[in-house]
Amino acid sequence: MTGPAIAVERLTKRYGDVEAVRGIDFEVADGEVFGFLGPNGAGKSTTINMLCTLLTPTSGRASVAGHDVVARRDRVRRSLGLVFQESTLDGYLTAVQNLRFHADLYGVPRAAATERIGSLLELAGLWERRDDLVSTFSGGMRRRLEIVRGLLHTPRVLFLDEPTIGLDPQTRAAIWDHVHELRLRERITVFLTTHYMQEAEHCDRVAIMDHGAIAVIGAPDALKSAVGEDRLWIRTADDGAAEAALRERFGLEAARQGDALTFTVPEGESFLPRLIAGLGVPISSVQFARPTLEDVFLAHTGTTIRDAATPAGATAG
Ligand SMILES: Nc1ncnc2c1ncn2[C@@H]1O[C@H](COP(=O)(O)OP(=O)(O)OP(=O)(O)O)[C@@H](O)[C@H]1O
Repeated sequence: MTGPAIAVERLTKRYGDVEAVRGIDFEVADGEVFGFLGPNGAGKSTTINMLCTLLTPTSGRASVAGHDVVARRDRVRRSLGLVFQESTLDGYLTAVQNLRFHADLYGVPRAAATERIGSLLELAGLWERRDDLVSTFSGGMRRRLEIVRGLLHTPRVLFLDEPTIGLDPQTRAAIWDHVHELRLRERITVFLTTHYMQEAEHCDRVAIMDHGAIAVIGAPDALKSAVGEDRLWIRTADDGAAEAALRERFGLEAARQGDALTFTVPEGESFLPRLIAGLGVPISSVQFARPTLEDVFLAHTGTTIRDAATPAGATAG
């Protein structure tokens, strides 16, 4: 495919007086893993629903795999795979039966479906369990099966809505291994929403949406660097001398925090060897912290994603 996997231009959605999506623009490159983050009510679901042709935009344009989401709705639907938060697998059917049902729904020819079901089940590590009822599967197995099902009709773009919500950290890691493997094997573009910042770290780029607009978009590392410098804490044999040396030799103003000196630098990793070689005061320990995506989220939305994920009366899943 040439051109972006997803292209969005001045896309707007209004519900009566509420402008849920306010003329947003962004592109997702072919083969990219793209994360969509934002507080509750930011407009994420509305945007995704427009991209998946489940909602009609009020104005603006969007295309998926080169097809306009309004004018070429059928082409768009065939180009995308959807995995929603709520499981839509049938527990009374086996893994293969669930997949077969989906393949029929999408008109995948029988022979091709059989082959694809086999290779995808293998890829998901579920081949041995193919003839077991889905009701006997763990949460992680079900989620892997759902992702596999979303890929059966060979879509170009896979939409994952909170792909690992409610799963334990180990299972989350397994799902991510699976997504990375898929991306290599299927060369698919992945568009996902998440409330887990660790999960956003797996993305090539993330967009943070707030109040119906894209607050910021970029690679996780670039976003983190833009938010602030790396912070170091050092413990030394002589804090007074170290403070003076930091000022004179490196032009840094350090502050005392507990029994440590702390200061910030643009690139902690490359600064550290220079510091150790040039401070002239023995250093007994060093700690180092880089801004996190959590800091990025806070800087752009004024809220932490934990707060955003759990409004009053809701549970975090
Ligand atoms: N069918 C609707 N009718 C009226 N307003 C709606 C409708 N759907 C969403 N909204 C409003 O549009 C805004 C964006 O909602 P949306 O569900 O897209 O946000 P979100 O970022 O997906 O939030 P969440 O993380 O809670 O799913 C909110 O103010 C919401 O109340």
